[in-house]
Amino acid sequence: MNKALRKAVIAGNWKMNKTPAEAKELIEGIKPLVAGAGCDVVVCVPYVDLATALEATAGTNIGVGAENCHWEVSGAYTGEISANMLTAMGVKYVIIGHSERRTYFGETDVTVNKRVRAALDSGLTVILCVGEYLEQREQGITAELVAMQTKIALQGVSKDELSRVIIAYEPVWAIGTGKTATAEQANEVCAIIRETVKGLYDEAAANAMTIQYGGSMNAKNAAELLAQPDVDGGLIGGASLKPADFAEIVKAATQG
Ligand SMILES: O=C(CO)COP(=O)(O)O
Repeated sequence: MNKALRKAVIAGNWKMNKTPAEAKELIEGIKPLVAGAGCDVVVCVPYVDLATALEATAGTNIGVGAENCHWEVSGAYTGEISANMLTAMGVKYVIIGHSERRTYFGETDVTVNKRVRAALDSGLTVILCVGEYLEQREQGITAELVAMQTKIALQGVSKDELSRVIIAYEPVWAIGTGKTATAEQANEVCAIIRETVKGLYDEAAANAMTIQYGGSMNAKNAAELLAQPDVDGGLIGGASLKPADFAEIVKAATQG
């Protein structure tokens, strides 16, 4: 499948970091370093930083995303934010199904699917996260697991809507641990996800799908990971909080 046909996307996932004032400072640091990047650049930030991030990135090549959204448009869901609220602000992207949501906040494949549907209905581009725990890798069920996560998350998603879906393969054991998947491991699972998309839709859909790797990607290892034929970008945690490191990864994606 032809990697050159796909859009490389480097997205930062800030997780629960940065106050609005700190967010402004970080974006001001990133902006000049990624201007003119040859790939799409996105920062996914805490809800309270969205307004600041939108203002600070206006007129630049940096897209802004949230880190989650609810599946209903409105209602009695204390503490939740709807996809429509995000689009009303001008937000373009949303991460759905991050392993930290699944692990600490009870997200299931079914609620992930509901959130994906709501996000697409409101016009957002979804960064859908899938990935296995270490025990699952050791059991040899990584392929089945990511295929299942992908299939359930994409239930009811049309082929046309896939142009607004990015899939991020994030092995849970590599997140925040400094333990990166090898380039071969990352590519192998990204290819399995692509095959799954092919099975659900068709070859053209699979070929067009941007599939990122995430999990301790940094300025040093990004080039090798991003050069893999089925790795089309990265979802970056820790390194996205450091402008020079994030910019280095963006540069590697441009070349990969
Ligand atoms: O979870 C991640 C991105 O969503 C990866 O986090 P780290 O890059 O900090 O390992």
